[in-house]
Amino acid sequence: MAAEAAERHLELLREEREAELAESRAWQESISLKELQRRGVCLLKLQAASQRTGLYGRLLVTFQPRKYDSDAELPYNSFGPGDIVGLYDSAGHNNPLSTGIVTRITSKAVTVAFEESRDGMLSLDRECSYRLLKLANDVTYNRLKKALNALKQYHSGPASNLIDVLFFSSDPSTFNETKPLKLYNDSLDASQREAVSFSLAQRELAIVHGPPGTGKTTTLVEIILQAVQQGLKVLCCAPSNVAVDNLVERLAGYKARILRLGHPARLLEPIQHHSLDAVLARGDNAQIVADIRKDIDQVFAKTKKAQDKGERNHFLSEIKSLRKELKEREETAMAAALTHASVVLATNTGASSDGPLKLLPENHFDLVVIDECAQALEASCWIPLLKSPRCILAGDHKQLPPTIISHKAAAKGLSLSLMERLIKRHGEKVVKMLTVQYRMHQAIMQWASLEMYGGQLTAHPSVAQHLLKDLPGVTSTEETTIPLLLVDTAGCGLFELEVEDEQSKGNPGEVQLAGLHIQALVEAGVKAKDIAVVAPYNLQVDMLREHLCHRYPELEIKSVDGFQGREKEAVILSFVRSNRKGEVGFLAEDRRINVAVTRARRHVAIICDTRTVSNQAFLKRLVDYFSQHGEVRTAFEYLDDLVPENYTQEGRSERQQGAKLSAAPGPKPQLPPGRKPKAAGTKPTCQKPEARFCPNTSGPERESPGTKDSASRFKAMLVAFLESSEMRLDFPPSLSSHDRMLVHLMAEEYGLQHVSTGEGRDRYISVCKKEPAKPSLPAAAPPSKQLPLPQPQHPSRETPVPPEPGGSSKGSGKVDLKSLHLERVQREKARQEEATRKAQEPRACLQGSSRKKDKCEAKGKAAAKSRADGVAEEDIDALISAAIKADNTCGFPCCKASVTTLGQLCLHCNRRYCLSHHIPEVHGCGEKAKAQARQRISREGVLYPGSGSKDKSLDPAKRAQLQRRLDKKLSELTGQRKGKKKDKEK
Ligand SMILES: Nc1ncnc2c1ncn2[C@@H]1O[C@H](COP(=O)(O)OP(=O)(O)OP(=O)(O)O)[C@@H](O)[C@H]1O
Ligand SMILES: [Zn+2]
Ligand SMILES: [Zn+2]
Repeated sequence: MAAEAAERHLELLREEREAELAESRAWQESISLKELQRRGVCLLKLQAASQRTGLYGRLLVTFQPRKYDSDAELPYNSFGPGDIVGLYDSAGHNNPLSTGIVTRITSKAVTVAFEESRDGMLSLDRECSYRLLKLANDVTYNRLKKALNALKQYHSGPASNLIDVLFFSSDPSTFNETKPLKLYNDSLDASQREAVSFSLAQRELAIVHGPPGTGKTTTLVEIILQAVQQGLKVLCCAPSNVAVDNLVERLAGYKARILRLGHPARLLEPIQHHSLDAVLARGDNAQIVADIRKDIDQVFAKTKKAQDKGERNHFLSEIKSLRKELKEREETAMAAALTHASVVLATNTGASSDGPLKLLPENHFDLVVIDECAQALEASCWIPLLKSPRCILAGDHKQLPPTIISHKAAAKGLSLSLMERLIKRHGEKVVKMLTVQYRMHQAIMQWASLEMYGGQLTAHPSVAQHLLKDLPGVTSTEETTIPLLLVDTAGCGLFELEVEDEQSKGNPGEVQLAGLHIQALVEAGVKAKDIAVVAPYNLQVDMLREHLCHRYPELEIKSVDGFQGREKEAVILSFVRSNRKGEVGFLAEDRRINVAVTRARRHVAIICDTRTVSNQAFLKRLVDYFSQHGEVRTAFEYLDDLVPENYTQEGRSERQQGAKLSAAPGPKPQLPPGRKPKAAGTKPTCQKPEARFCPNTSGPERESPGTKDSASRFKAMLVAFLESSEMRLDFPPSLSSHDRMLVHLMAEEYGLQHVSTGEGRDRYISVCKKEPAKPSLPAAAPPSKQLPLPQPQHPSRETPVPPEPGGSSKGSGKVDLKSLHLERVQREKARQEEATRKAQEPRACLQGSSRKKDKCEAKGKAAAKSRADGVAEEDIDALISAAIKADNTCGFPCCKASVTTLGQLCLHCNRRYCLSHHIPEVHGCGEKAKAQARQRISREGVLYPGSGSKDKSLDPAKRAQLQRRLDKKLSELTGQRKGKKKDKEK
């Protein structure tokens, strides 16, 4: 049984390995070194800053950027401890001088341990320029293979019974008597205590299932301490260095004797303190070992100065014998340290018998604990498992499984973790689930609990109601008082970029929306370091970084997969997919969505096209949950240059005729051709009116049951109201926020004004017929001091969205949307007023400034000035108009042309330009435009490993061909843009 399984697994591993190799070949052959560096897998222009002899007599070389100032930082990279790297000199192309293992990396230097190279000694010149390239790691593969082969041939040994249980040829059993436990951590909750005693009572196998934030590590630490207390020798592993370090850090607080093998990923003192290197350095043998290493370094220096080959050989053989002595002494010291330790910690592959553990007798360990087991390849678990009669596995198989490159191998079972396999077969009798979670607001947790964890989770009272506003320094605003927010782009034309590569998806509209929401949070006092933006696609992660990093250096922007295991106070999710076909790609993985949502502690905002994502049942239920329990906004509320897709002119006028409305919409704004260069479908006119977010006709597939009814009910009410002589219509406070949104949208379509009044449960929405057009902004400016003013901002910030010039008189349909903002302002004001003097309700139907104006910033000077001078109340109007005027002229230096009606927004620099300057090449964004276009068809790389799997590895020839096609396309695009410009100028 076990042998067959091992054989099958070996086969899948081989497939995976081939896929991995093919991929890295394709990379290296068709991508320039610069590009490799950009993707974080290559470091160029390094110098060997120092070298010395390390453990096992390996040569440790520290590389730094080859720059004149010593403070230079390494470029962004994905190098980490344990990575295998090739060292190349700047001339050499194909064969590395040597290969080594990264042992340490900081922002300024990377240290690599080299084994002896073929000719005996690697000699590095301080003056030379080197590069390091990450190599496909066959150490790991070989260890996995070795473990599976050992499993296949296993006859008698410590793990015999365990193997039987793990392959179902015998049932798990328990120990007969168990003593009551005295806990080290007496704040454990009931489910955690149960998991502890259960795990200690199981003879072969126990599984601790820890949903997000339920204290899985806390529980494991208690289990390990209890096992040590019982005198057991524990081998504790996890698939990643970070997870191992996490356990080391938590265990270090207790008295247990712990020893960390391998290369810690984190440089924290307690973790370094328990590393094998550090333990050996403190040992009796340490002085002698240090002396021998010093000797080696000295002889090594002499080798370099050697006059002739004979002398050199002499030194080399001296080094050889010194190394032999070093190795013997080190191994004695290591064996002593290992034997002394109660808990040995390593990554799964670091527990391999080709490392220090070979120094221990076969039956040394009594218990193997594997954390994050659901994220490990089963093969990697077998490396430690074969060393013990008993195991405790912990993890959450409802989060993402290990990343597999080969789709075929994954489908055939390589991505099925040991933990999941065992739960599927043995069922509840081997599992205890932790059920109290200490991370999320109740409303965030509830969705995950119902969808993924059988409704069994409860939120600990310390977190159940916590909101952003409860953080120190955060004020109560609309955004900081809600745990769930859905920003819906349905019908807003914010499509995903259309790329040839299925795996790379981006959505510039969602990038902008994310930026605006972050701005609102930051302005309310939420720290950027407490916010994460998470997207399922690497291209979107790139675009978000490009747009947001410089403004909020502490903001974390990651792929979903890269953020697993982490948490943030506020999480903004950009789902990216928005297309006519309703394709959701790998959003369709429930576990990915579960991970994404459950990273958030106090606030989660989802930005998505509900119409596209609702094509998938799981996502539809997520959207429904947010609609029912959270606040829903439409992207219209945020962006002023949107052209609602369903508002075709015919559609609109038909409806308006019926409604006897005189408000003739102005010329329909065209979607600027430069706006979304390759967005799927930039032709709003050919859209049928009913195809999109049109409340009265919305397709049944995106609405929750009943919504369609409410939509027609609201429509009927509005039509009746329009035909009546009433000026105002109030809707009941019982409407859900989704219903309210429907009313907003409908009111807008009929050219009605709408506003929400009241607080909380008593909030209701009213619509009013419009009075004749009002003069523009200044006249409609804040009637009271409490209305938020345009925020003077730091001039270096980029303009997110230029403001609208007029008030609601502009009649292009979109202006009405501002009342949504107005309403919000209004509610905020109401809240403030109520707080100070429990007083009268605000009047409805105001006109005035818009949400966008708060967010917007002028070209700089006006705004900066207002800050410098301090704002005199009377000057506010003037300032606002000045700011708006500044923003209404072309962003090209010295160009005074107005961009109010004909301007176009450049997505690269976020400025608005007149028609002669809007082309990226003309105003200086040419490179960015090209880069973006290139990005669109560039494959996702190792840049953020694990974020999604790749479909097929391109062979180099195909890849090169693609590259040529891309270049051609790029120059065509450039040509086109230049051509258009010429036409215009004629
Ligand atoms: N019994 C408890 N009482 C109070 N707080 C607890 C308890 N158990 C865990 N916590 C808190 O919950 C948080 C998460 O704990 P821990 O790191 O053990 O969780 P985890 O489940 O391993 O996390 P992850 O979801 O990342 O795997 C920590 O801040 C911890 O202090
Ligand atoms: Zn630009
Ligand atoms: Zn211009």
